[in-house]
Amino acid sequence: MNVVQAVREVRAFLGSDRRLTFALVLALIAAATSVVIPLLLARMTDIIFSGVVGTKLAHGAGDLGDIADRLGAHAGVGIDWHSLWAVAAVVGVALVVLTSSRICGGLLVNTAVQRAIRRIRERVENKIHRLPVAALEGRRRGEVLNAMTVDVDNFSSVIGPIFVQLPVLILTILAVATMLLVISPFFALIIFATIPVTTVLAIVVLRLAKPHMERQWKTTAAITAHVEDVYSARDMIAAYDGDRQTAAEFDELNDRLQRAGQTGQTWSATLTPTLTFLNAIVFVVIAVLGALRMLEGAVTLGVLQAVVMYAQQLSSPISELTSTLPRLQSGFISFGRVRAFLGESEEDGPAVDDPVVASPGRHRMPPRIVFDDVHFGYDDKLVLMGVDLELAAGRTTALVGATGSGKTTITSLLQRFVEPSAGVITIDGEDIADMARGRVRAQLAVVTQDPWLFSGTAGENVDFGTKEGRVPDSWMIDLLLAGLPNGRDTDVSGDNDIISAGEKQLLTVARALAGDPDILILDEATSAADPRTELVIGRGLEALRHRTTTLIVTHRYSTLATADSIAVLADGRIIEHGTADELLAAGGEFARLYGVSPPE
Ligand SMILES: Nc1ncnc2c1ncn2[C@@H]1O[C@H](COP(=O)(O)OP(=O)(O)OP(=O)(O)O)[C@@H](O)[C@H]1O
Repeated sequence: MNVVQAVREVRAFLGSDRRLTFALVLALIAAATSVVIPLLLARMTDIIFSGVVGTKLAHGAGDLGDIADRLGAHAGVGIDWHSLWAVAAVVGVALVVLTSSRICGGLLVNTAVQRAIRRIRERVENKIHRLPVAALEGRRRGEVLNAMTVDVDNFSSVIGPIFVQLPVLILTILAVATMLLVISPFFALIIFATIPVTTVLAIVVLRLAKPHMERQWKTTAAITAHVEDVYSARDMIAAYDGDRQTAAEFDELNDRLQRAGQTGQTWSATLTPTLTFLNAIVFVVIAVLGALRMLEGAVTLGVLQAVVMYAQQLSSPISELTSTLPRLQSGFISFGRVRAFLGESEEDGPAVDDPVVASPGRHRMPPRIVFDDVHFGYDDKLVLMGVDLELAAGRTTALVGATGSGKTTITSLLQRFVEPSAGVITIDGEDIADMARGRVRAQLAVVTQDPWLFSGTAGENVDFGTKEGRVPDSWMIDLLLAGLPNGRDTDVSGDNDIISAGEKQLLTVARALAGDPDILILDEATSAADPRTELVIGRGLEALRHRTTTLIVTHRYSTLATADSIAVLADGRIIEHGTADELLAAGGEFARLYGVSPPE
């Protein structure tokens, strides 16, 4: 991506902000003023020089008098105070304009940049909610975290330079170059001689630094992901004495990051000192040739002073430009990463900004759910090959099957985390593929085998499950929460296991019940609970029974025995369906799994 194309893409990505336009105008005013000031100062120097020399010069001072005359000093003519004060006043105004436009421009850029960063973070956050759940499954959390923080920060650090500094630097260079050509083409050409060298140097350095910068940001993301992985699996790593292995992985990444950063920075760091060296040579040449040409009367002292000031004004934006370019390059790499993340395909809802789905309230009927010849596979691996399953309204259906047979996949399909490759799933006769995802999920509450809790109290975690317009049976929730050490006030942490796995399950069941759902999915929801806790959970669910259509995924005989019917999944299909007694009597797959002695 070249710089111009990248700048265009960033502009299109961020849209317009009037603050940045104002800041650009102010920066241009400041640049124009700073270009005029050396001319004014040159005029002041010439007035003072000619006045002082003219006063002291005797008439007929020979060659020296001729030189002084060509430099504007006339024997007997003193300082033109009127002109001097007039020019000094203009210089004063120019300095005030310069300073105030720089201050106001800086403030505007800062506000605009902070707002732009905020908007980008919002887009990344919204994106996370719009990504298909299945797409997040294979992703390392740390990499998403990195896109949200490091890449956004790095990209945002170049927004100001792109929109304001870069155009101002380029225009300043052009304006100063024009001024130099106007006041002294001779010195202008000497100064311009360095520009091809600078340009070639900058291009070479940027090319050499680019792959290292790309590696630097990629490795930064990998390090964030590594730290996240290690942090969340801290206990497992300690239990398996895996610290050495994870430390070695970290060292390897850290080395790679250091090498990439070091090499990239080394190339960038050579640029500015080389340019300073070139400028120093130019200043020596100007000083020597300037003095000679002044003695010849070819330039005035004021013009020479202006040339030196312009040479300075030209060299500082050029070195600023060359030091900005590697920064821009690095920012563009992060921009590419953020944009790639934001460009990933989304689900067609729901998102945080989707309208809230209205609830039918208490006067509702539990729905009838039908899976009709549903096929599904992950990539090339077929998991479901024609599932026909009915979840009767207001009834509890247990789904059993061997490990990896596709039970959780069936619950994912019902939640529209993934879509069937063939067949339909209906809720009360309506194909869920035609319903907004928000509408499907608003009816559901799910308890998975891997409970998710956020840091806070048990009560706050339960309240998270409430749905608008639904009034759950609070006695039931209180009953479940009574099983926790401090009831509703029990501290819960999202990262650390400060409550037991069984207590977590109690809590997530209570959260599901808090939504008073039409459809309840319990996927191994009681796998960690002891028989007494399972009984408590069972009582809680009993209250929901006839208001809710429930799907229980379980291997436990005691849990599935409480269901109204049992469906057996094998080879991608439902091969048996009936009550526990019927299935045992039929002597099929279910009887084979549980018939001999119920696994308790
Ligand atoms: N995101 C995924 N990508 C690829 N394959 C997957 C994915 N999720 C599940 N699978 C595979 O699909 C198959 C069915 O998985 P699923 O989790 O539905 O089984 P399950 O019956 O719920 O198993 P268990 O009883 O162990 O919970 C498994 O072989 C699993 O490895």
